[in-house]
Amino acid sequence: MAYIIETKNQVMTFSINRPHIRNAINNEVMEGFEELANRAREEDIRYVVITATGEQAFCSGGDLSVFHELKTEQQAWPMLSRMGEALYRIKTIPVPVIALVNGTAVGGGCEIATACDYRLVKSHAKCGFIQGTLAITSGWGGGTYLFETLKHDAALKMLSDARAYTATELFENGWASAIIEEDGDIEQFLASMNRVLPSVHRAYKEIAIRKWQETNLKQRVDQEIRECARLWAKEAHHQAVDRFLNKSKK
Ligand SMILES: CC[C@H](C(=O)O)C(=O)SCCNC(=O)CCNC(=O)[C@H](O)C(C)(C)COP(=O)(O)OP(=O)(O)OC[C@H]1O[C@@H](n2cnc3c(N)ncnc32)[C@H](O)[C@@H]1OP(=O)(O)O
Repeated sequence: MAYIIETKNQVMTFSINRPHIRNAINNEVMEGFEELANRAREEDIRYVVITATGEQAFCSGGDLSVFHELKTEQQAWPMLSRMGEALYRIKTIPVPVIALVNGTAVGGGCEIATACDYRLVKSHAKCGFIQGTLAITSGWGGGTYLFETLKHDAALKMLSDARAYTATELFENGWASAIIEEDGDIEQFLASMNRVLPSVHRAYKEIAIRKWQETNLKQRVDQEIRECARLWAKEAHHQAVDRFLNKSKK
């Protein structure tokens, strides 16, 4: 399976399970995120955790070996909007959603982590919105979510740098909620929260969800995705993807 969903002690954990390809997202993983968004609303849980198998990568974004076949704006839009919809439904799950960034998170992988409420980042992990190096923007809503998360200048800089940031840089610019040196650090982050009833956590998350609804967050995400689809069709993007895929063949 390209993903694993497990629930233990009222914590529903989703793991991307494609370590051989740095946990890149294909259609099967997208199905998994859609399943997660549904089950998290149906089951009595305290938190959702999104992570990945292995120590090297959290997620390397869209699976370029699959999605490079999408050439036109009309071909790219269905994939981008499908994952964009899944990510918005994950962002608005009515309990805290925690990204346990176990390794490299780039491109769409950084977007997935940014959609979460918290980002617990392993100290060796590097994360960045590298979409710019492929001559596109973020395309699953992550750019819109970043402007909701960081100070304006820090968000614009992280998107415009189009490079992977170190864990220290991610904590300094506010993207990382905490740096995880060892597993105990995760429990320490959750210790105070665990003393609070799930009903209180849900009530606080609903405040954020209402704000996002009142400020048309979903419509702003859709506009981001449309711009990504437009840039996707340009020759500069196709050439950049071909360079990556040909590099992998050497
Ligand atoms: C809207 C989102 C948007 C979209 O959907 O397109 C994006 O996500 S754009 C960004 C797409 N992602 C990337 O451009 C990242 C590509 N990958 C890398 O830069 C590196 O693999 C990295 C930094 C994640 C890890 O580097 P490392 O040296 O540790 O590993 P390798 O590069 O040797 O990769 C191992 C193996 O996996 C294949 N691979 C890695 N990432 C992807 C990917 N995103 N799509 C397809 N395949 C990927 C890589 O080709 C290697 O394959 P192998 O056959 O073993 O050579």
